[in-house]
Amino acid sequence: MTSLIQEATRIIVKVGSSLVTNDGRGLDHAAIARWAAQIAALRALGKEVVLVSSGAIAEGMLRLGFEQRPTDIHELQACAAVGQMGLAQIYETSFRAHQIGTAQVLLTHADLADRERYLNARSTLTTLLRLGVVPIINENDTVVTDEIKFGDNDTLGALVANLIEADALIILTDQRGLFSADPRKDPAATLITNGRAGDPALEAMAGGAGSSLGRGGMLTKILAAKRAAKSGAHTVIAFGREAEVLTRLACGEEIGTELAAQTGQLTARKQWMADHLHTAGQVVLDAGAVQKLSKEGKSLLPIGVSDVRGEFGRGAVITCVGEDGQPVARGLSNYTSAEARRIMRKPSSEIEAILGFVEGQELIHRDNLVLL
Ligand SMILES: Nc1ncnc2c1ncn2[C@@H]1O[C@H](COP(=O)(O)OP(=O)(O)O)[C@@H](O)[C@H]1O
Ligand SMILES: N[C@@H](CCC(=O)OP(=O)(O)O)C(=O)O
Repeated sequence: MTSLIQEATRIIVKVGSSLVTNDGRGLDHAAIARWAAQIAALRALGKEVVLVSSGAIAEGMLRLGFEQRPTDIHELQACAAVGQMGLAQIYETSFRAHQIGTAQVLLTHADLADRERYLNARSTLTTLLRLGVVPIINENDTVVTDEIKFGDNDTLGALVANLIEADALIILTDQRGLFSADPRKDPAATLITNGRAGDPALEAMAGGAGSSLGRGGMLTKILAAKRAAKSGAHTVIAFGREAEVLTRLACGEEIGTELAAQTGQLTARKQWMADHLHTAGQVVLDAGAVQKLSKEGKSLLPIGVSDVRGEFGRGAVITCVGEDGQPVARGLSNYTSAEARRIMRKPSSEIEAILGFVEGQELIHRDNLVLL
């Protein structure tokens, strides 16, 4: 057996707040220097690495003298802004010791939900990698409010894996991996060494954050593995303080919990649709249309649509739901919501007579459709 990381050439490494800030005592210079040295070694093996680092809020709290995590969102945002300076500085210094440049990239959900900004983020990141720079990513906490937050950097790491079609996501945390139950609460819990990304049994084992510093806990890591697998990326969850963890994984050693992606890589366009946490609107499909999409691999025709919800433009990503409200697929709409309302339940041969033009026989073409 070899680790899933050995073959990977493009890797996202995510480090959690408690690791980066030495459990809230301040930036752990020695640990960060060790990860930088390991990432330099990975690059020498020909691998491209993107780092997603948490810790801005935890570091900002310390610098501003907050003993408890503030509940006021603007105080949290202030902490993030202050702490991010420390993160940028320490990563820049640590990588410079290996003659490697770093770049600060702060992203919000809105950046990845918008086609143009998504493509810009993707091009910037791939350009940085081509130029030999290690991008250091965090959520742009100062500009987000709750509804548009990724919420945790595990999700952000997975979305970045989707964005640049990474082969692997390594989540470094303060436990040796996923245990059969939260080891802080159940001392008899055992380490799960491998599994299938997306296996619902894993979600049942994973609990919330064990400390007040981390946001997501183990559940967001398991869900991140599921999301990363949608673009074919494998996930490893491992202890960030384990000696030489990244280089040993790259040499094939199995460490922590390996969650293998079962699916191959989707096309970039399909990934973009699968990555959408929020979509512009919804169309409700009758049972026949659900069958055509999910079982027969067909396009969505207007005749199979029984309702159109929300307002959207041509080319928007919309969600297809069954009459029971269950999401079935996502895709790019050929018609605006107003046009879709006029042609729903109608055969495609009538589109021209109703609208005066035809953008396509389908409301969503199969090529622009991804099943959920
Ligand atoms: N089944 C589980 N296995 C391992 N850890 C778990 C599990 N369920 C909950 N946890 C908790 O998740 C914590 C890690 O998540 P979190 O605190 O968000 O870390 P990070 O800052 O690295 O993202 C662990 O310290 C642990 O207490
Ligand atoms: N953007 C936040 C990240 C919060 C977060 O996701 O933390 P963690 O669960 O430790 O990865 C910060 O830098 O503090």
